[in-house]
Amino acid sequence: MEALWDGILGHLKERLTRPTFETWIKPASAQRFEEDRLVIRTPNPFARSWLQQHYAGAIAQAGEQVVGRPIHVDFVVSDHVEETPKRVPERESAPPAPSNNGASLNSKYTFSRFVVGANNRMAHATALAVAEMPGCNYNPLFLCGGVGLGKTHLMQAIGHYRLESDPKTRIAYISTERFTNELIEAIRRDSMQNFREHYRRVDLLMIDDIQFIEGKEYTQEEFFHTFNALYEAGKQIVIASDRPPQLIPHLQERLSSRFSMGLITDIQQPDLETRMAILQKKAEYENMFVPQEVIHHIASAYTSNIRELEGALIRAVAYVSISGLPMTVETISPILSPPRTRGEITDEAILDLVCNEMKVTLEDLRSESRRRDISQARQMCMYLLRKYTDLSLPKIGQALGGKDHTTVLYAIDKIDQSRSRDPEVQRLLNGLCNRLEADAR
Ligand SMILES: Nc1ncnc2c1ncn2[C@@H]1O[C@H](COP(=O)(O)OP(=O)(O)OP(=O)(O)O)[C@@H](O)[C@H]1O
Repeated sequence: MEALWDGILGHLKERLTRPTFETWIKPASAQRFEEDRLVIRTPNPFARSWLQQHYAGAIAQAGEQVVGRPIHVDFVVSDHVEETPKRVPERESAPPAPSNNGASLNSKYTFSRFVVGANNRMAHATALAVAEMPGCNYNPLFLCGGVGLGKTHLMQAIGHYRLESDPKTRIAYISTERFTNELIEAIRRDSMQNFREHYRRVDLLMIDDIQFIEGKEYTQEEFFHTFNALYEAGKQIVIASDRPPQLIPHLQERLSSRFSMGLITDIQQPDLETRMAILQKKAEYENMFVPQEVIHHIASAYTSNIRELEGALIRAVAYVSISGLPMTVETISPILSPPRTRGEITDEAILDLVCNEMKVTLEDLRSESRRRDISQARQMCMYLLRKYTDLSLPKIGQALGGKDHTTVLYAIDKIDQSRSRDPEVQRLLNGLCNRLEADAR
């Protein structure tokens, strides 16, 4: 193992700058190497988080060059008992490192580490209900929400809960991309039977990022049969997506309707209080001391993606630990990257999206037609134009075929009211907003 570590150091020395090497890599050491998994000892929780976030890939690559096959790396803090990621029984041969690859659950993604706020209360409650009574009320459970808002965390929390209640539970957690790749591999190796048995034998199937199934006809076909087999056997299915089923383009109707059969619940952007609570919890778990005003400062700067929010905290802690400066708002401000400037969401983008998703044409929108689907799409456009552009009410009216500004006001009000009454409208609206924001990134 020493030779392996020396080899890795040699490679890293060449690839990294000297300060990086001296600050982060040199104080670390190899603890053990088993089954292609290298456990690296780090001097403190900051160093562990930093290495994990920034250099795990480089270390794994260097390791691969030394041993000649892929390796996985994990980090532990010197005096701490190693956190062993739980393996999902189905996939013993897969890599054990926490990852979204279908192999194992990230040991941090538990209910106890999930902060409940107004943005995710419903999603949390239904996930918990599913974890307590799988296959009963909400099947499938379809979690949707924007990037980095906790879908994977919540989904995996269900898996942990089930494994704790019954360690024999057979669980598959897999990304859609991985499902597709395994399917292709099974076809190539003529082992479709194994592939099917593998997924149709589980008690709990959790599939992440289902939006990537868009347009993949064969994956959709296969997933349809897997879904049916599990559903009919009363097994629980949990699906995560960045948008609701009806907004996934080129999704077969029969899949879309199955995804909507149970419960669709969404996670929205967290408010300031929730963001602060998330940072607080993270700091506690990682044994970091962070003053309240710093927590407030970071939570105010990162509003839309919890992954970025957590990244900022880790960076701040790492920065003060290297520089020896005190942890204050002034010290850390320069190292917080300015929140990414959004690409503009244009009026054309809004009209295009609404036309595509709500199956109407631009002429329909600009017409005087009062057909229900057309007038709902038109109202939705008015609402989104108001939300995302600087257009005045009369200008919005003009963009939609010369409507009066009072019509625009009425439309905005109408959507506001129906979104609070009708979950379908709320979901449609969230899906459209997520899509616009994702495209503008
Ligand atoms: N409510 C929460 N409490 C604590 N941590 C959270 C919460 N929501 C999200 N996180 C953390 O934010 C990070 C991103 O969450 P996660 O990966 O689950 O997002 P996602 O919605 O699946 O993102 P993507 O769309 O990129 O797949 C994770 O580290 C997760 O633990």
